[in-house]
Formats: sequence, structure tokens, C-alpha cells
Amino acid sequence: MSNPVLEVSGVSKRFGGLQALSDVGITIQPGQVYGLIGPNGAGKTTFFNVLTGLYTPDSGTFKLGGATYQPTAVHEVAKAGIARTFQNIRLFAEMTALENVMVGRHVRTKSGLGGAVFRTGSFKREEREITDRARELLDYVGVGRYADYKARTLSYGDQRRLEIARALATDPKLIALDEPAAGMNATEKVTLRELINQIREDGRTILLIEHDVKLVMGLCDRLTVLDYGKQIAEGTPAEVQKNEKVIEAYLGAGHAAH
Ligand SMILES: Nc1ncnc2c1ncn2[C@@H]1O[C@H](COP(=O)(O)OP(=O)(O)OP(=O)(O)O)[C@@H](O)[C@H]1O
Repeated sequence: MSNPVLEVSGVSKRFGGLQALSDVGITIQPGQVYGLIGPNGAGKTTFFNVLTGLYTPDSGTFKLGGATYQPTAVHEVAKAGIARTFQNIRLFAEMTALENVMVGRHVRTKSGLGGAVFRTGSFKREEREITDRARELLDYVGVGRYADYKARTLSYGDQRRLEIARALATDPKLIALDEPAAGMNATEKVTLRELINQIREDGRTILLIEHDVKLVMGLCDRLTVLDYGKQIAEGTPAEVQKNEKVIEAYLGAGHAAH
């Protein structure tokens, strides 16, 4: 059997007096869409930030494709093979859609700075390959016609798709999507669901934070539910939906239901 794509265990993170994550662990197998859900403030974003090197955890072990990695810096995590999108879109607003995706691809280039300065043959060839691949990815996520538009001029839904294209450009082992459906209308959500399914069919592995429970239940193979930084359930959507603690966390007093 092949190694899990991601194996994380014992992750804890404290902010002052607040235990944002307590001993959280997840295992994601190749080709799975894995969901991370929970009420507001449950610790989902904190977990993503730890996983991708934005926050230093107090404890935890991390393995990607069977190899240990230390999420100490964002670029190291990208190199190791995790690409992510953000809840609050983080594109280069004044750059074109195409350039945004090319930036993602540069994580994997070989020529480096010397090649760029002297514009060596291999550098030019690589640039052409990067441009072609970026165009392909824009078409793949459905925003190819906006390749030369500045990112900020794209609709909200299209910017989210562009972020996914940029993440895919790094050829990640794992793609982590932070609330990809936020701010999308019903039609956009249907196309997003098709896109995520397509990405999975093309052999990628996906970790997903999402508030839209219907979308999560329809897409995910397995999921983890966090509440106040603790993992209260793990399993298939059908198992999780029946779990008493989950029902309580979503419907109980003191929480806004999502
Ligand atoms: N940088 C930080 N400094 C201090 N506290 C933080 C920080 N980041 C998150 N927290 C706190 O940690 C807890 C978990 O927050 P987090 O954003 O991870 O939750 P979430 O599940 O992603 O919530 P939401 O669904 O609202 O996005 C919250 O109480 C939050 O206020």
C-alpha cells in the first residue's frame, strides 16, 4: 500500500490563554478529498496555518508522502509539496491572471536567478514552458479568457478559481483549500464542486475547510470535526452526520450554526 499523502498527529497550539488546537491529528490517503469543519473559532484556520508554516505549533509531527517535514516556513512547505488557497483571497492584484499562475509555477523552476539575469537558452525555454502550463491551468479552472486581465478585475468567484490554478501550478502533493465557496452564489458553487471533483479525478489529494455543510458532505471522502480546538469526530460524511457531539456542537447553545 502507498503511504498516506498527509499524516499529522499531536498538533497543539496555544495563543496566550487560549488553547486553539489540542492534540489534533489527521491522515489523508492518496486521491481523497478530506474535509475539516467546525463552528466559528473551532481552530480550522489555525490548523491550516500550522500545516502550511504560517504558525509554529507547540507540538506535532508532520509527514508528507511518508517523509517527515517541518512546517517552519511557508516556502519550505510549498517546496515540500503543499499548496494552499486563503479564506481572504491573496492574489497579486495588479498582476494579470496569467502572471499570478506563473508565480506559482516558479516554485518548481530550475534555472534560478542566474538564468533570469543572463536570459540563458534554458531559462527562455523554461519561461515558455511556464507560460504554456499557466495558460493550460487557467483554462482548466475556467478562467482562460481572463488570462491578460489584472487579477483584481475578476469576479470574486473567478478570483477563487484563479487561486486554485496558482496552487495547482506548484504541482502539489496536497492542495489545501480554505473556504473555496465563500462568497459564491449557488451556480458558482455547482461549478466549484465540479472543479474539485475534476481535480480529484486527475489524481490530486485535497484538504478542504468549508462552511457550506452540503458542499462538504457531497464532496468529502472523510472529514474531521473540530470544536474549541478539539477533534470531536472523524469519519465518512454519513458517520459524522450521525455523531451526537457534532450535532451538539452545531446546534448547541453558544455557537452560530453554519
Ligand atoms: N493569531 C492569533 N492570535 C490569537 N488568537 C488567535 C489567532 N488566530 C486564531 N486565534 C484564535 O484561535 C481560535 C481559533 O480560530 P480559527 O481562526 O482557527 O478558527 P476557525 O475554525 O478557522 O474559525 P472561522 O470558522 O471563524 O474561520 C479563535 O478563538 C481565534 O480567536
